[in-house]
Amino acid sequence: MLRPMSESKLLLVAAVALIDPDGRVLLAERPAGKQLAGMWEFPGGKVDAGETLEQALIRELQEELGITVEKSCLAPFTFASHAYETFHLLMPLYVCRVWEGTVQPLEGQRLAWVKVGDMDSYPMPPADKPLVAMLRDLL
Ligand SMILES: Nc1nc2c([nH]c(=O)n2[C@@H]2O[C@H](COP(=O)(O)OP(=O)(O)OP(=O)(O)O)[C@@H](O)[C@H]2O)c(=O)[nH]1
Repeated sequence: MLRPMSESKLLLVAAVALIDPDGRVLLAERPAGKQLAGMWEFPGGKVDAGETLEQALIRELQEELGITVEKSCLAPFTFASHAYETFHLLMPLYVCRVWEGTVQPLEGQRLAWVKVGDMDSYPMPPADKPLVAMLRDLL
């Protein structure tokens, strides 16, 4: 059912498709206990007040994966706009092929480097479905 926007808040989340030299994309599993637990998603997170999208993403990538990313290496790619039950998600997706450091699961999350053609084997949040289709065209 369509709800007026005033009844559900708009949540801004910045996310990134990290792409390795073999063209695989990094997915991270949402830990047990969180909303959408067990789903595989693009690294990223909520944009805090006063942050730009890129600042939020650079912070999240450091916190979650221990890698350092320069703003110039974050290329805007597409976005998701999806109505969840209690909020409306607006999620810009960047692509990034260059970073410093080694990707590590610093928050205990499972990580997987996935060929875009194999992403169907990884359950992803409903908001991500159109993004996967667009990545398929890119890679
Ligand atoms: N990072 C990320 N979040 C996604 C994706 N797809 C998607 O629907 N989301 C949603 O966007 C929100 C991401 O926020 P988050 O990861 O910072 O939030 P969280 O639930 O871990 O909460 P917390 O950080 O307050 O503990 C969640 O509601 C998550 O379900 C995705 O591909 N990547």
